[in-house]
Amino acid sequence: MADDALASAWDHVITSAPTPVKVWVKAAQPLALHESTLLVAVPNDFSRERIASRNRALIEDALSSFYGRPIHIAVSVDASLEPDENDADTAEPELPLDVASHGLGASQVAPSSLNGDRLNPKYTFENFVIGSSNRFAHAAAVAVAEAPGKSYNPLMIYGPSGLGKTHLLHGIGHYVRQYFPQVRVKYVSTEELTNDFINAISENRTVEFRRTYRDIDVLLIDDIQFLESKIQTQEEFFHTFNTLHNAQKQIVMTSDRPPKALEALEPRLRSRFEWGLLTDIQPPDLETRIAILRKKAAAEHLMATPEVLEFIGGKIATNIRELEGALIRVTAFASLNHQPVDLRLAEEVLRDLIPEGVEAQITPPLIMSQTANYFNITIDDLCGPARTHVLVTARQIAMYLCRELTDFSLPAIGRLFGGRDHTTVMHANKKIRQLMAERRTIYNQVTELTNRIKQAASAH
Ligand SMILES: Nc1ncnc2c1ncn2[C@@H]1O[C@H](COP(=O)(O)OP(=O)(O)OP(=O)(O)O)[C@@H](O)[C@H]1O
Repeated sequence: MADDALASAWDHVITSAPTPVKVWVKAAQPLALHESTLLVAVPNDFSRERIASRNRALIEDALSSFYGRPIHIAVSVDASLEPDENDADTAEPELPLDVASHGLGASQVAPSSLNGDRLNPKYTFENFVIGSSNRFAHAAAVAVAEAPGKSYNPLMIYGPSGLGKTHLLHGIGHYVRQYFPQVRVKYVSTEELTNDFINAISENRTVEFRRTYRDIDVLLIDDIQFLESKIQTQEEFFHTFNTLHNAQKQIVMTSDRPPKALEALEPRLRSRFEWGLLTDIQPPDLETRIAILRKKAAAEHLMATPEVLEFIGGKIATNIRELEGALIRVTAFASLNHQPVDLRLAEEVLRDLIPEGVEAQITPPLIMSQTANYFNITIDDLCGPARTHVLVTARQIAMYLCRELTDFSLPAIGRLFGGRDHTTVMHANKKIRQLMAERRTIYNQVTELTNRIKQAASAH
């Protein structure tokens, strides 16, 4: 526990810090003053960067003025300081400047968990590996999360599939949710936005639809390119965009292309997308790929030697989702065979990685027909409601392969499988990844089926 003098010194730092910095200082804990060095503990690496690098001068100035002599800080990470997510609703509200200045009182706003459950807990800024290919996009996302509506509005992050756009979008959501609990955040995929709108029209609920999308402080929209062919939703979104933007509410979008290349989008919408900041994400270089694999292996407690990570990183260059998939495949195989994850094993497992040309030929219908064939069932069985053991396994494997081998989003895959919810696809994906490491039959089925799909795709 900090003694009284330390607590007062730290209170002084909190009081003198500008609002976006306050949240970091509050989350840190002064431990002891040793000569001219104050030891400070922070909950995670990300906070350390905020305290030890970005805001060091500001904090040291405040401490020096409190003690009347130069004071430096030494910062260490103590994970036990990590705030408990369940405390978010009861925590004292912390408003970023812009929201405070717009007079959104606590009584007027709902907690920021609006769609909070939709955020993938793994997609945080802490889990995001920064490299030259994504540094700018990451910095822009953090800037927006620290001062929603203030810095870049709208922010659009674009780039090819599997490079971390969704991860950054969720990262913004988590950050705002954690540090500004009363700011209302809504995360939605463009497909859900379109479905919501269509349902609202057919059920005469457009007023409610508008309220849902306009009474918020931060709107996070994934895969905005899917708006291209939806004329009516574009029109509605145009008004939502204007309402939010005029009220200085933050809008963040991801897209697989820059606005200029969204040719079927209404020109007035396209030009609005260019008002704020556009930032692209490129495929990561080898060092970043290896760093991502290392982080992933540590997070999932997967044992793999550095040579194995280098080997996988060298094999897959253009898609991080595939990079992670390869690591899981290799470690699952090793676990099933009670073998160490070494280079020889990695080479064997990844021997027949799918060549990129063939990959483009793999579609969900192809995966579904091959899966049905493999399990001796029909596509109707695969999409239907029956829940026998074989059908559930086949369905989950097919969903997993659609996610692994194609760029289709979770909601799109769910729809193809008889209009199932995206959370069902998410669950299937997780389940099969887990079962592959536990059950040889599942591992073999997935591997054989992948080979069949690959052969069928190359024959096309
Ligand atoms: N820099 C990174 N650090 C750690 N993990 C990353 C990074 N970039 C991407 N990933 C991981 O790669 C996977 C794919 O990322 P994500 O879903 O965000 O891609 P995307 O660009 O949104 O793709 P899509 O357009 O297909 O939706 C996720 O598991 C994500 O956590």
